[in-house]
Amino acid sequence: MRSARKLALEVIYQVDREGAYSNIALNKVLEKYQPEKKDRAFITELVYGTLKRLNTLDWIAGRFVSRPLDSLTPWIRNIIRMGIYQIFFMDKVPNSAACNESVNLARKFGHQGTVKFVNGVLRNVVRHKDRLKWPDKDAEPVEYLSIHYSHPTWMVSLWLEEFGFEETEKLCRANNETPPNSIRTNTLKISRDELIGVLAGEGVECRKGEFAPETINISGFKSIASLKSHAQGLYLVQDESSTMVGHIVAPKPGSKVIDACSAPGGKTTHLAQLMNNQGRILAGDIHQHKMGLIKENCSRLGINIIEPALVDARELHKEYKEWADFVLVDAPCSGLGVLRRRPELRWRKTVNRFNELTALQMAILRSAAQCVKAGGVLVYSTCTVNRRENLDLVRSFLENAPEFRLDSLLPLFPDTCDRTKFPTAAEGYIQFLPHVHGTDGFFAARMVKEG
Ligand SMILES: C[S@@+](CC[C@H](N)C(=O)[O-])C[C@H]1O[C@@H](n2cnc3c(N)ncnc32)[C@H](O)[C@@H]1O
Repeated sequence: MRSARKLALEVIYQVDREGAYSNIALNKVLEKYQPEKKDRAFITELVYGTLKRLNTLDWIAGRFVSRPLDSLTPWIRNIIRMGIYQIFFMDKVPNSAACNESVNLARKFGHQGTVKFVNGVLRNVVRHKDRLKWPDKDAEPVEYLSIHYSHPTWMVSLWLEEFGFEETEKLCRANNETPPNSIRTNTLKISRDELIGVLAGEGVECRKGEFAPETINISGFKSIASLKSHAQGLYLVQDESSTMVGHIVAPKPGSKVIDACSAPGGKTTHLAQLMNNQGRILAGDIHQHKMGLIKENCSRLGINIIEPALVDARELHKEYKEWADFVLVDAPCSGLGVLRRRPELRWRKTVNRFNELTALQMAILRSAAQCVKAGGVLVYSTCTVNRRENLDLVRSFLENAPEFRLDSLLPLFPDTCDRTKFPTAAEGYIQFLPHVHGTDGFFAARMVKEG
């Protein structure tokens, strides 16, 4: 069996150098080597923590390494990052173990010179750990938030403008927390209470969600895919904020629905549940390889009213003009609401793509809007926290579409939902925020077309 740190290093290397997704790379390694439960938890924390905290770790390393970190081999650079992560963020790891084990790795992935180098750097870090001069909160708020909470400076600046300092600090802090594993009960097959009983029988711990009446937050299992209840189609993995979108669309049995950007089918299968599997749902997406994902989810969940369609949503109006009672545009977006779930994501985003992205979102929304019947409903949603892609985009759309108006969400909220947590719901839109709702960051607006 390879050491836990070596496995963690291999995953981090793949993400850093080969552009792998951390969750996929990590799962492969865990499946292959089957480490014990304690080691699994250690490897997971070390991988996700190191990838999330990249700029902070590099900033700390930069105080102790005179040459650019880029001049080190990727192996040595990541050994140093992992070592610093253990020293600063893993309380249970003694500093001596963090240093010694990193030196052992350097021996495997470097030579005598790099062994001495890693040893020197990490022992220096330990010696000066409590005397580091961090960026000052008042003098350099952007750098302070960026280094303290490990976010790119452009993201911090974007949120400072939208939310101010205190709120941005809370948001950045929440983005570093471990998110719950949320599932949506497949109410076509089972009730939430019954599902909790089934899951308990499989040794899974369950806590009911706070907002959506189908959500359960689960823990204490090895992998969801290995549970019999999953194969039986009793639920689908979905964050609670995303599940609320279905309730905001609120289609009826027998409705005609278009889900313009539907793969892999999270929301579209929820819409089918809310329609009691009666009516028609056209589930579009532009990517051929994602059609299979929608079909798989439908078949596992026992849904047969969804018609997957390979289509560019910017062209929808050409074929489906005024066809649908309900249209959902769950738009491609910057994904800044799901940073908790994808540790490396924050470093892969760039501010440069925003113009291109908002142009695409607007083109999809305009085309999809033309497919709504008189008196019908149009919902726009994203999994991001960025006003330009959310409220600004909806307002700008409405300026040129006077036949649509925002519609209060309050009558659609399940009784269990604490309405005080959604101060803008009466105005027709909501923004979920990780630090306020404990969910992913998610935006949704509901518009109705005059009848
Ligand atoms: C946020 S994801 C949708 C998630 C999905 N609604 C769910 O709940 O599972 C956005 C989707 O838009 C698709 N997409 C991107 N550009 C598109 C376009 N021009 N037309 C249709 N779909 C597009 C992407 O392939 C992606 O699957």
